[in-house]
Amino acid sequence: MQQQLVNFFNEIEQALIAKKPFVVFNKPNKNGLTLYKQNSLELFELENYHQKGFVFAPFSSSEKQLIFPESECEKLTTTFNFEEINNNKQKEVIEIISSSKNEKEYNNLVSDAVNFINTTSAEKVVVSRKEIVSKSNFEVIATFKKMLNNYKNAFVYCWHHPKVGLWMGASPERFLNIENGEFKTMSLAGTQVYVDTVKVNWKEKEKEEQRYVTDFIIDSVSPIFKEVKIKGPYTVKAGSLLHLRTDILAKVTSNDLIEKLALKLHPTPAVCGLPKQKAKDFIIKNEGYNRTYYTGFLGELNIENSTNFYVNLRCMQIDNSTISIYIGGGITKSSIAKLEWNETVSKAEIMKKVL
Ligand SMILES: C=C(O[C@@H]1C=C(C(=O)O)C=C[C@H]1O)C(=O)O
Repeated sequence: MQQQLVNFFNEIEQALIAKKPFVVFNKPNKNGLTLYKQNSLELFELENYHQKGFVFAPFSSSEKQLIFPESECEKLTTTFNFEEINNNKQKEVIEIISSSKNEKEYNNLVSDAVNFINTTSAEKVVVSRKEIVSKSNFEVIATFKKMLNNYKNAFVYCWHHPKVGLWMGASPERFLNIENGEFKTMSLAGTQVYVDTVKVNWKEKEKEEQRYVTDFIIDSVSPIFKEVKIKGPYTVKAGSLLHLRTDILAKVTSNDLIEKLALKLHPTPAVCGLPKQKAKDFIIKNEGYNRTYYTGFLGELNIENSTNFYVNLRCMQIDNSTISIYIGGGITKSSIAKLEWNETVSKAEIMKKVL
């Protein structure tokens, strides 16, 4: 490993030992790591979207929107080759300790969601669960390296604040990108297991649940932009899964759009549902656990004139040897409970592969 990279990982190690706030990440299809190490232990709340730094925002307002302000951080970057960080860490057998809902309870949650859709004007609701697994001697850096290697086209991150906890993830989903006068987001929904090819057929249920997301995004951003362009839907691979994706783009003429866009879009029907508030109320009332930062968003705000947020998906929260894995899926009137459960099992597998 090059000396620069050794030093970079030492910096992360030091931050972990000293229990300091930090975030380290690699953007999709890149091989450049960025580390923000906050100088103090203070927990900074995001005050407005003119600030500069790394944002960590929750699903709902039960938690605070946080920022590591650029001015309070030491920032380091490095490039790397994937071979250099391939530490051949062996997959270990992981024991599931509990799930916020077991299979039967999750199937009931899906049935309740289908009933909710059938008896109200709701079109979609995304339900989820939290699975807790145990692993003695959890190694943060080795796991992070494995995540980088396994999920090259994801936003791979490790975020820590002693007052909040340690989160890691490999998100396949862009939330909001403003860069070089262009706005970009995506509608990502519909899931199937990858078997050898990305040339697959999608059932009407998946096409419909993804279309809801695309339509919601277009409706939300159309009043803001002169022209909105779309590309897709097309199939993308995320680890061992496939999703349907549509890219949504527009030219940006004002500098003052980030807050407006974030408020309008978050949480999108990819992770919440439609209509937004009804689905959110259903989730908070029925899921039976608090999502906190899962299905929130995270990323750089106003750094080098660009903002790059991702949805906090395929993520886990680590508390010593206890690892909480967060997984969910979109429910429509055509959902079949057993298949929805299987989808969460496949999504959990992706995270367990790096443990
Ligand atoms: C909610 C999650 O994923 C979201 C739901 C998807 C689906 O329902 O098919 C697909 C991608 C994500 O937008 C998750 O992975 O936990």
